[in-house]
Amino acid sequence: MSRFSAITDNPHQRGFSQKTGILITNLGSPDAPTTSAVRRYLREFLSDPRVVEIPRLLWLIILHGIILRIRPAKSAKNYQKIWTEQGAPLITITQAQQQKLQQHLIRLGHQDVIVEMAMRYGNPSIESGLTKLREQGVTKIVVLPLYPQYSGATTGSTFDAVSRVLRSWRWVPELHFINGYHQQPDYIEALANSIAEDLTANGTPDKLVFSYHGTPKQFLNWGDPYYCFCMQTTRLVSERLQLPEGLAVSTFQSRFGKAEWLQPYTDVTLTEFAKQGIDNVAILSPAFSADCLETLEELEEENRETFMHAGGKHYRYIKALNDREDHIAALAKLVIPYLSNKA
Ligand SMILES: C=CC1=C(C)c2cc3[nH]c(cc4nc(cc5[nH]c(cc1n2)c(C)c5CCC(=O)O)C(CCC(=O)O)=C4C)c(C)c3C=C
Ligand SMILES: [Fe+2]
Ligand SMILES: [Fe+2]
Repeated sequence: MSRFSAITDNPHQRGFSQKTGILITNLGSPDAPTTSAVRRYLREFLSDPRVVEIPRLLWLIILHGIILRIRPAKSAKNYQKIWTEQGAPLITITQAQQQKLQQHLIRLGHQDVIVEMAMRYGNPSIESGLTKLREQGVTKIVVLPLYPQYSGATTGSTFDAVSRVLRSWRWVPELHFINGYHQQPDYIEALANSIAEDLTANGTPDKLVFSYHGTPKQFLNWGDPYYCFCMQTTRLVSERLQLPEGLAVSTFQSRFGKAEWLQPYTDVTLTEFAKQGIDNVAILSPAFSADCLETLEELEEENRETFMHAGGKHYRYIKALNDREDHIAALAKLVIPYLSNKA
């Protein structure tokens, strides 16, 4: 038995295959909104050294001794609030993105392209996604993590997972890894469209808050470009929409643990706004390509409550780009350069 895996039927015929596989990925959700499933998911997620970079032994003691005993029950309650009949929103929306991207590429004449989806933590795993592509005979794979703004914690970690799988394959495919698209014109356009639709329907708020998922501040000091890429996305969308000076602000949400995270914090900013009489805000989260726990529970519910409680009057959440046509078209533009066959 060899340590390297392969599909053994017709390997020579596969050598002439023109099929390209596209693997879109996102972070992942637990299999169920229960304490035990959330504990399993958080164990995998929070054991990733790309996500938590404190000395290993110390972290494992904290993780297993404290966090995995307390957080799963609390998180499971939050997941129950957003769970649908089809399952976790992040997974079902990514499935819709997969299907729509597949159809979009076929409409553009790319008949030999197969789109699959996978999650970095939980299911369907990166390994299952890559294996599905291999079983369908692809010899070239484009990996597109759906994180517009690169961070080592997300995109970097996805690269680790992909390479861990591929290093066990006998026949490593031609591989393209798209490491971000925070400034891609079509992504900026899709964000601008979704904001413009909201402003037309609901009027201009006092503040338009671009709330990005945070990271520990140390990651920035250590060279992670995520913070700068978030700022760039906000600037490009503001320029595209010609927003009045001072309307757009960038903030960071989803703090975890005691260390300092990227600032300004979303919840603190919303409280300050309300106290200053800035009582009409619209909020969006451009780092999430699909609605998930962090938007549906934290932004739509928790932060709304924070703002209203502090005296705010009007709070509205602008949905993630999800499976909007202009979003799917932007994703297609990202992969198309890699679809042409070798001469
Ligand atoms: C502990 C450190 C964390 C870092 C660093 C981090 C970075 C980061 N995460 C996303 C995207 C998502 N995170 C989501 C959930 C989530 N994130 C953390 C922690 C860190 N994230 C936790 C513990 C959780 C789980 C939920 C909870 O217990 O509160 C999600 C949603 C998942 C879902 O099922 O809906 C996404 C998406 C980005 C983009 C990012 C840094 C750039
Ligand atoms: Fe996160
Ligand atoms: Fe959160």
